Amino acid sequence: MAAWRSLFAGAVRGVLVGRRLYCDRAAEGSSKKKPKTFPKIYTKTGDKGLSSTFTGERRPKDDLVFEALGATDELSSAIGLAREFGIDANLPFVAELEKIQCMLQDIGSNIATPLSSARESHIVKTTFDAEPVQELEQWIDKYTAQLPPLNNFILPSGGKASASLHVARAVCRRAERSAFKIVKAGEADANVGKYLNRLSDYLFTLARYAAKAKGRAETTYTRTPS
Ligand SMILES: Nc1ncnc2c1ncn2[C@@H]1O[C@H](COP(=O)(O)OP(=O)(O)OP(=O)(O)O)[C@@H](O)[C@H]1O
Repeated sequence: MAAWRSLFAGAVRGVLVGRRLYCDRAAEGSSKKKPKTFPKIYTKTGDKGLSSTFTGERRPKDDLVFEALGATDELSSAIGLAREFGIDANLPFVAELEKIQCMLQDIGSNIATPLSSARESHIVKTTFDAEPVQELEQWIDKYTAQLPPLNNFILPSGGKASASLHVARAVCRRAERSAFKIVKAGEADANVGKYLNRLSDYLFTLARYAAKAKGRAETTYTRTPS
């Protein structure tokens, strides 16, 4: 189970926690008091540098699958920080960022399920389809319509919410590079690559929107005279 704690996690952990609560309540009600146990986060199964895919393969931790999983995890963390700045600044896109973090969880599931070793039962649970890509495009268009045209390179700036969205955008591009290797090998859905490609455009647009919404200037590139 530890293998999936960070990816399929939501569901798996929910089930386990639910069962644990049930067991604890049952124990409370019974006359015999059982010592309380709790599931440990560490199994030590990864200590030798191997870990598991969702299909049950054991692969080295420097495998492209884990590289891409790690990159999407970093991306979700960066977006989480931007979302917190968005909450502090009372910006209207917080729910979108939360939905995107859930999508990244689904992307992780798809990446962790190499198609070459996936059974039909794995595929139905982890397919990543095209609808989320279209939703991102709608969001991009909505914010773009509220922004002045871009005439210069923008340097990451524009207040904490904006600058943190630029960090997330750059991390997103790394995640895209990692995921693309797996998509190219036919091991993950092409929509995963498309989503990450569109997501960096969304984060760029949102960074600009956040700066404008808070009345913060975006620093633009100026060539240093030689
Ligand atoms: N360093 C890593 N970077 C990205 N993904 C990883 C990494 N290590 C493991 N994973 C993936 O995340 C899942 C959960 O990680 P976890 O830490 O439970 O794995 P583990 O290292 O194999 O086990 P343990 O930490 O209990 O020794 C793994 O099954 C694997 O798919």
